[in-house]
Amino acid sequence: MTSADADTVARVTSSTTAGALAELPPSPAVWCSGLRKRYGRRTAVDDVSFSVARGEVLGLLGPNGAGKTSVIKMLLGLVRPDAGEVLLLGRRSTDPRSRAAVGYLPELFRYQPWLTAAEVLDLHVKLAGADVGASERRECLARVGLAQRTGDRVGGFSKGMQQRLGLAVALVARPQLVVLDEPTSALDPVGRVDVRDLVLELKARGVAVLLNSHLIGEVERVCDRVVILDEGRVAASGTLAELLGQREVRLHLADVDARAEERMRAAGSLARSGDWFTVALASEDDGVTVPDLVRDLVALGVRVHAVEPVRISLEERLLAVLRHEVPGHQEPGHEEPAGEEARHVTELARSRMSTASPSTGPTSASEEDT
Ligand SMILES: Nc1ncnc2c1ncn2[C@@H]1O[C@H](COP(=O)(O)OP(=O)(O)OP(=O)(O)O)[C@@H](O)[C@H]1O
Repeated sequence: MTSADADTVARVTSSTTAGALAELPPSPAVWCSGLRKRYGRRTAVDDVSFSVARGEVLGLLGPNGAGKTSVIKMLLGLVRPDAGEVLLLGRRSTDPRSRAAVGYLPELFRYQPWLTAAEVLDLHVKLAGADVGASERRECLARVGLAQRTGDRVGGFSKGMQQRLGLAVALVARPQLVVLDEPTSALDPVGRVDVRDLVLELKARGVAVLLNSHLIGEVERVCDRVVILDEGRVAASGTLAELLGQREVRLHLADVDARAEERMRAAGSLARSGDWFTVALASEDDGVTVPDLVRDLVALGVRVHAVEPVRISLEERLLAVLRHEVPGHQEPGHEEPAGEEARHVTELARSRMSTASPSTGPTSASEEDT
C-alpha cells in the first residue's frame, strides 16, 4: 500500500468512526450503579442503581429517611459514596462540563440575603459559565413568578419566594438535567401547578428531570418512571404503566344486548356484575377507546348511567410496596420485572375497591405526605 492509499484508508476509517459515534444514542442523563453510603453505623443508601434517560422525568419516592436526598447528593458529587459509580450526561459527576449542564434545587435552599433576586441569578450564570443574556434572565425570574421582585433583596423574601428563586437558579443556565429535591415544599397550590407545568416544559425540550417529592399526585402527573426507595434500597421501580398495571373502565349500563356486549369485548376483556360492566383496556390505549366505546353503546340503544376509570393510584402502589404487601418485594440493587408485581398490586387494589360502594368512583392520587 502506498502512503497515499494509507492516508485514504485513515480518512475513511476516521469519518466512519465519527459517523458511527454520531449515530449512537446519547448517554443517559443520569446513570448510577451500586451506590452505597454509611453515616457512622447507619446505612443510608445500600446498592442503589438506576438511570434517567434524556428528556425523561424520573420520580424518586420513599418515606422520611429512605435515602433520597443522600442519593441525590451522591449523584451531584456533593457527598462521596462509599461504593458505586455515577455518570451525569455521560461524564463523571466531578467533571466541570457535566456540572455546568446540571440545574439543582436543593431540599434546603438559602441564597445570599444581601443580594437581589436578579443578582443571585447573575452569580449562578457566571458560576455555570453560561452565556445567558439579561432578558433571558429576567424571563426566567418571570417564569417562576418573581417578575415584580427582581430588584428586591432575598433577605426580605418569604420561604415560598426563596424556593421560586431556587427554581430559577436551577433553570437559568439552560441545563440538560434538572434535579429538584422537594421543589414544592414551600409553595402554595398555584405554585405547585406552576412547577408541574415547568417540569413538563423541560421534558418537552428534551431536558431530563429527577424529581424527589412527597407529593405523590405531583409525581404521578409528571413522571415517566418512578424509583421507590425504602431503607436505602430500591424497593420498586418502573414506568407508571408497569407500576400501576392495566387500566380498566367500569360502566353502569341498562338495556345491554348481545351486540353491545360484543362491542365492549372488542375494547378489552369484559367482566359483569349486575348492571356494572368492567372492561380491561389494553395498556397501549391511546385515550380514544373509552369515548368511542360510549358513543357506540349509545348508538346501540344502551343507556349509560356511569363511566368510571379504575386504576390503582401511585399512592396505593407506594403504600403496598412500603408495607411489603407486594409479593416479590424487590431485592436491593435489582431492577424489578414490574409487570408481575404490578398485577398483584392491581389485584390488591381491586379487591379493596370491590368492598367499596360502586359509586365511590375512580381512585385518585391525593397530595398526601408519604
Ligand atoms: N450528614 C449526615 N450525617 C448522618 N446521617 C445522615 C446524614 N445525612 C443523612 N443521614 C441519614 O441517612 C438516612 C437517609 O437520609 P436522607 O436525608 O437521604 O433521607 P430522605 O429520604 O431524603 O428523607 P426525607 O424524606 O426525610 O428528606 C437517614 O437515616 C439520615 O438520618
